Amino acid sequence: MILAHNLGFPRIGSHRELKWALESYWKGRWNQEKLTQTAKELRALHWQRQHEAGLDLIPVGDFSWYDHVLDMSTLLGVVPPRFGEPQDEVDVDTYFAMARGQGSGGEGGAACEMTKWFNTNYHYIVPEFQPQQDFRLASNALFNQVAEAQALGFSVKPVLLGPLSFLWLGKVKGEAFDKLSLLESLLPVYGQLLHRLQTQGVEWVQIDEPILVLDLPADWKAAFEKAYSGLANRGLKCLLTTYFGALGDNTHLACHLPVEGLHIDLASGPEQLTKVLDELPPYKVLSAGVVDGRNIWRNDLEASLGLLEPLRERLGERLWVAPSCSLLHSPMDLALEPALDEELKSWLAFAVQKIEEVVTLKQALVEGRNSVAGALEVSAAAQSGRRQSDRIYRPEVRSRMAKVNPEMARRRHDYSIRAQVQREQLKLPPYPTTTIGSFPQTSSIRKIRRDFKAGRISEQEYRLQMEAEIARAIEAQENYGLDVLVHGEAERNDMVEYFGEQLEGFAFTHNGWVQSYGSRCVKPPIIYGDVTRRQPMTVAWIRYAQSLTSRRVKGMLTGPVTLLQWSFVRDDQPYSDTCLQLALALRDEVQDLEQAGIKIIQVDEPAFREGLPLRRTEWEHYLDWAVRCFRVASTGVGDGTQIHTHMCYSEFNDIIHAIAALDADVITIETSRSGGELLEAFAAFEYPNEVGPGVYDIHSPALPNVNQIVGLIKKAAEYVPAERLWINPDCGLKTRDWPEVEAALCTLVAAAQELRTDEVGLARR
Ligand SMILES: CN1c2c(nc(N)[nH]c2=O)NC[C@@H]1CNc1ccc(C(=O)N[C@@H](CCC(=O)N[C@@H](CCC(=O)N[C@@H](CCC(=O)O)C(=O)O)C(=O)O)C(=O)O)cc1
Ligand SMILES: N[C@@H](CCS)C(=O)O
Ligand SMILES: [Zn+2]
Repeated sequence: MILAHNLGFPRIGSHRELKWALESYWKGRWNQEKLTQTAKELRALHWQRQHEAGLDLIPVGDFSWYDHVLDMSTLLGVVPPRFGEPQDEVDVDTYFAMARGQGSGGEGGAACEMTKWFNTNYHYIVPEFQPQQDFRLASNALFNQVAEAQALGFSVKPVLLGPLSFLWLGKVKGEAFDKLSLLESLLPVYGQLLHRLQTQGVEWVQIDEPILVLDLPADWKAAFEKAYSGLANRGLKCLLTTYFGALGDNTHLACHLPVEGLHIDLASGPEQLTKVLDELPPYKVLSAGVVDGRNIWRNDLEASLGLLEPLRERLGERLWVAPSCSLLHSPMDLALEPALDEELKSWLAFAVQKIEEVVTLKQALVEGRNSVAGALEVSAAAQSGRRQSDRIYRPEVRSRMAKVNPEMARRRHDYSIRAQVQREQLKLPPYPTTTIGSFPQTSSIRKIRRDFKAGRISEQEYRLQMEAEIARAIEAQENYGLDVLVHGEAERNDMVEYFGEQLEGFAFTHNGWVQSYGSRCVKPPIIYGDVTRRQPMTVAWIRYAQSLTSRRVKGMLTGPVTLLQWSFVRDDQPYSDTCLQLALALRDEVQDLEQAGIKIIQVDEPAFREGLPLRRTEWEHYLDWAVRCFRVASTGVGDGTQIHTHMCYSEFNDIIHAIAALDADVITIETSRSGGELLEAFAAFEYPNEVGPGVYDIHSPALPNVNQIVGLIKKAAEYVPAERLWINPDCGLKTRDWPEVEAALCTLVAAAQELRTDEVGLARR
């Protein structure tokens, strides 16, 4: 039978119930029982919704307290020794300690590293492997959830991260060794895991191996054959799932592994279909991921059927229909957006609607197109409505794009000349200190915003209250002794959504939450049409902040690549065109800030690395347009205006040349977790401009001390000349509270003062 199934459902809840439950538990307001009960209810609700929509197989194991890689680590007993003696079953507090650090932090319970899940804005806790890593089944969570779903009468398909992707995503700690050598001892535990699921009556298990869409070294490719031969014939069937790209040179490998089914992502890698069909053995199921799980556009059912019907002829019942990847990356339900206009809504599908699309497609395949004639008609009308809508194209934007010339992507003079002018004008001390932009987003700030949006306070009252927050941030920074101040971003709900709300061509949702990490969510805005700026977006706030102090206040913008990457982006033109439109809007903002007397402007690009294609052959094209867009946004200013950029959450070593090509005068960058590694890359490349290596990890409650910071900067000075070094935290401070911020920033300033007494420091500027 042709089946409709799903790879994973959003776990956070349509009203972020899981977020509120987790945060209540962490604050000690809820006990574990209440937390567990909420999770259980959410799971049941999500299974029920998918079942009622008509899915044949419901994913189980896609629920997680924090992220699914951390779940896998605890399931397999991969708990770093600093979290205490091994437990038979890893308890929930140890699990949270790995994610968030233990108590007051410090080396003892430092949180595990967190990083991006492939090229998404979802993060996972990095597994840490010790030299003689012991693997064992150390959690019953998955088995319990399978039993829970079965007891409710659902046909379940447990979801696991596969052994090779798990190892690939982990990091070796302590003495260096090849983590692939761990496969030998890991496989038997996967064997036990499959056995347990089989004894629970599971027929199909979904094993995610997304690394099959990456450029893999030969030994990793070879390891796939070994691993899956070792896991074959366990009395249940395995669906090997790949997503976020095409299998490319791994097609033969993936098609011939001894598993019963293969899932491919036909939204991000449609070109792979022909080759997969050629290679797929005649006994295997092909799960066609035709409904895009990463974007919010309504599926073109006609086009999908055009692709699926020939597959049905060829594969018969071996064809399954699914979203391209887990729906974790989609907002939950379009029905929760009454404020979105009907025309726009008719173009969209969130997770609940995507499930319906999958089921409709399956029904059309099984019972014929006539059985879903109504749905096909609505889908076709939406497609043509969108194509013909007069909300999409703006002639003035098009003509401006056509006029972009190379001068618009170049500063007037090289950094060496600009640096002299800036030195004379800005008169900053050696090792200038600054922060990345945001100060604590307290619950009172969020309440003020909520009151304003609900019409309970006027715009004037809102502005006054936000100005009071800005004044508080400025006063605090002066007291700490920082050199370059920020306004603190109190008025921003989010660094992307805030700009989306003010730009034409964007729409935003009220409930379109998507998990970013742990309990933290974002509401990516939707770019549906040509982007243009109505009016200045940040100038009044920054000007106000500057009016309060004689020190320099840094203007703060989110860069074009990050606005693009953290939004849902229109799919009717290349991403590079949309990015250029964003860049032009930001160029106007940068120039307006300069006009308003702001001499330092930061254009944040934390998603610059995230946008990098997963395959190396596509890097150059991406980096070309991404760098150009950043430069279009940031270079329309005089030599004396200092442009900063900021990046975090990423590995930058392999794109250092592109980072240099951005030609920002200063880059502040996350380095505190990777130590000197990144700076080595800056040194090897002879990075020409100024660098602010993040001196402490803002995600951890652990406070830095002066010696640590001084040590870090002295080490940095071995790689980057001291006269080009800045001192700053790793990232923005919005998730921290004020006492932590005060303690950390006073320490940071004390470290700068100590460094300035050094000979090297004194020789500077
Ligand atoms: C730098 N990061 C960001 C990423 N992506 C973005 N789009 N933005 C980013 O900043 N990706 C990488 C990282 C991820 N890091 C974070 C860090 C923190 C958050 C976060 O705190 N998210 C908030 C939601 C933020 C927001 O939009 N707030 C709104 C709405 C506030 C709200 O929830 N109101 C509630 C009441 C709450 C209350 O306290 O009273 C309500 O209305 O019901 C706002 O401030 O107006 C989160 O809570 O998860 C995300 C990513
Ligand atoms: N300016 C932003 C950057 C986060 S990556 C902030 O400080 O929160
Ligand atoms: Zn950051």
